[in-house]
Amino acid sequence: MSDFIALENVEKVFEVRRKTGFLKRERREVRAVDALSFTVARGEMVGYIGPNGAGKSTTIKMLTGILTPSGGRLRVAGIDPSRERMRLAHRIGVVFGQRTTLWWDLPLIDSYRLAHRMYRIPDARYRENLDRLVELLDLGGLLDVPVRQLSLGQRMRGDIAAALLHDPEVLYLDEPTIGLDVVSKTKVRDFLRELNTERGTTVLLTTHDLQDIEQLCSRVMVIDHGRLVYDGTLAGLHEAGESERTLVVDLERELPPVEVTAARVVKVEGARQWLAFPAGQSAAPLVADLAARYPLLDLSVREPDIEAVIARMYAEKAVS
Ligand SMILES: Nc1ncnc2c1ncn2[C@@H]1O[C@H](COP(=O)(O)OP(=O)(O)OP(=O)(O)O)[C@@H](O)[C@H]1O
Repeated sequence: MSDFIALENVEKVFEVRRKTGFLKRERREVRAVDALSFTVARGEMVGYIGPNGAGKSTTIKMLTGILTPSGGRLRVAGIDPSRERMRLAHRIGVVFGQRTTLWWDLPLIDSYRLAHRMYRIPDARYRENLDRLVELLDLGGLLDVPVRQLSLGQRMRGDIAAALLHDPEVLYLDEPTIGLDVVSKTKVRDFLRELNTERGTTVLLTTHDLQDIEQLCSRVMVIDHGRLVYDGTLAGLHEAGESERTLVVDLERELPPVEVTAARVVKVEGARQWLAFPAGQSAAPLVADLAARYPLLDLSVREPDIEAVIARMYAEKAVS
């Protein structure tokens, strides 16, 4: 079966009651997911992005069986998640960046021992998986440390290991690099890449960090107002949104806006200038041009954020 995850016209409607007066309440429907259809093949690594409130978490919750769809058809590994949640749990792993599934006051290893029993992982396989994950995620010195004493990056690596001890075929990751420093982000990304290529684990990744997607996913799906608005490559998304990167330039002294062909100055503050250029274009020729003609002290490149890319995508649609 090539479609490992399959959604067909999936909907999720929440009914919310709002107090509108002393005794009056108003009922309102929130369509969190609306006629959503997509498939993910076994072994794919897909970015699932969208602005706040777009319906990403609701989708993930339906894929794990925590929420039941209001309509449509949804299958993961041939299983209807909300009907057979426990059977599915043995085949999926979930990591929420903002929450931990680890036992806060206990040493890290105790959460793993619990997973060992909960998922009834055969002893030999548990040992083998634990050794491999401890090595790859650099958890060696941390197993006896209570979770509450771990740094955010260490805790995240601990959470990822916990989600993988039972060898799930698919891993859902919700903001796995949120709040992490550059070194920790790199560790997590390197590990996920290896997991996907070496073990063929299917990965669905929700993130606000475009670099997560850039470095890990060949395919990206964008959801907005519960609907799929884009499904394709990241380069295609940049094109659709005509997104721009920003080169921040520190000059030796205050100067009028610099004049270069490959970019336009969008802001000047003292000796610092901000230059926007197309995201699909290399910064190298631009930097060379600037360095040849202006007294530079420092440079840095800022990536567009997901919200900006999506906003521009809509602006394009509105004028076309
Ligand atoms: N249990 C609930 N009851 C009522 N409304 C809900 C519930 N859960 C989510 N919603 C609403 O459904 C919509 C989609 O929410 P969801 O959490 O799926 O978005 P998201 O894309 O994950 O956003 P974020 O990036 O902020 O986490 C929002 O309007 C949200 O307020």
